[in-house]
Amino acid sequence: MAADQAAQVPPSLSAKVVGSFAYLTVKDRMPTILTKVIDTLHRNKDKFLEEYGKEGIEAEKQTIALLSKLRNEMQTDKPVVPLTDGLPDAEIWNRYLQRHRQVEEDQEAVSWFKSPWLYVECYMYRRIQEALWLNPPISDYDVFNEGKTLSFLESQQAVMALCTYLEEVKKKTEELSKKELFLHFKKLLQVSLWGNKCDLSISAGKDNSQKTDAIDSLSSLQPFILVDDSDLMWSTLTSAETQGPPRRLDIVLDNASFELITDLVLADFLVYAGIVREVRFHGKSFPWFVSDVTANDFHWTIKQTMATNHRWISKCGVRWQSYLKEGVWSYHDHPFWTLPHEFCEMAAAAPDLYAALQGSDLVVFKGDLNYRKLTGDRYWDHAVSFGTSLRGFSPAPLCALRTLKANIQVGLQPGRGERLSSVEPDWMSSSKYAVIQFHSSTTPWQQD
Ligand SMILES: O=P(O)(O)OC[C@H]1O[C@](O)(CO)[C@@H](O)[C@@H]1O
Ligand SMILES: [Mn+2]
Repeated sequence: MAADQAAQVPPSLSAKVVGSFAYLTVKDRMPTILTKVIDTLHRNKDKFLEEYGKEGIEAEKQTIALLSKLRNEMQTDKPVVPLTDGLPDAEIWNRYLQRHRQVEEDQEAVSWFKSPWLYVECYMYRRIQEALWLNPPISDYDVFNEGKTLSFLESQQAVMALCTYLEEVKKKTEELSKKELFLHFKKLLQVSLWGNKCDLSISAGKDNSQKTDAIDSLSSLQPFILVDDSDLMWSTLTSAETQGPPRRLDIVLDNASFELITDLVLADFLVYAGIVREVRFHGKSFPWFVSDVTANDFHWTIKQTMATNHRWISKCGVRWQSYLKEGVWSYHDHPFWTLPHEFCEMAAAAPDLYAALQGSDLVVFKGDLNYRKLTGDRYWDHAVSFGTSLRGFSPAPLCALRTLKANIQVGLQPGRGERLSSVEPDWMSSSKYAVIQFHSSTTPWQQD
């Protein structure tokens, strides 16, 4: 067995390490996000009054009270408590907490700063959902909608440039050689990769829209891609072996607004070039990590592009809508994506989802949170292979497209991580660096 296969499973990142990025997130950024949610509810008070009368005002007041209590629990490092809203997933969350309590002898350790960072950060967003759910009629209000909408509208220049590029490529797709197709694939893949910088949770809600032309900036960003397995992705998508039933690509989405557009453009290119026949998009079933895609965001974004008066954007939007109608594209939001589980637990916790992903020819995971769940958000040595860190999670060939926003990175050449730390201590959390990291347990060239 290779050395790293024998690697013990390291501990989870947590805020108990004072000064760590997890610590700064739980201490500063998460309370800031909560405060912004409370402010958003305050600012929309009149809307609630108009729409629901005094019931709406009462609901807004009660929700704010619950969120203020949540913020206080977090800031005073109280124990994590069970959910009380009786939603279908509440039982799963409470069983997860029970298991966490059993593992930790000392009940003090089941607190915000001492529990695994991945768990408490996911738990915070589920508690925001609980606060709303317990207060109809504002239960399905998306407290992050304003930020996602603004970010989309601020990125319109970049959307124009990207849709124009896509149309130009489409005009000449027929006569492009396989090599030229691969080069366009690499470009659009990197645009989708860097689109992940535009996430509102790292910026704690501050505007983080795409201001520059994404294609033009690719060459200057190239040196910051630490792992580039785009050739392995391309081989997986184009190799004769997968000539079976029509190729299916699954994209586990991350953020809405510009990042979502980059994912739709990449998917459109692959369908148009005849490389894949079906794309399944996976989003979140409720508002999550500030800017993650919900069904409402997904369909609003496509409707918005259709309605734009820019000819290439609206042409893309019309085509994307037709892909959805024809079933070439479909949107899914399994509850598992908004649970705290590491992905190595998916087969046990959500066997239906794991089985569904096994039908894919390639599953692309976008963003930092998905990477943290793929690798379990643990203190892996940087030279441990990506495959080892997946701990058996391998429903299909998969690829992570992630800009680094948390202190976890595997699959680097020995010494690379240490060298980066010596010159740039925040290289893992600045989102300046990125990876295109592939793993397949079946592909002979990719044995870990
Ligand atoms: O949208 P992304 O890329 O998943 O980023 C979300 C990440 O941002 C952070 O909030 C910043 O550390 C992480 O907690 C989280 O993993
Ligand atoms: Mn996100």
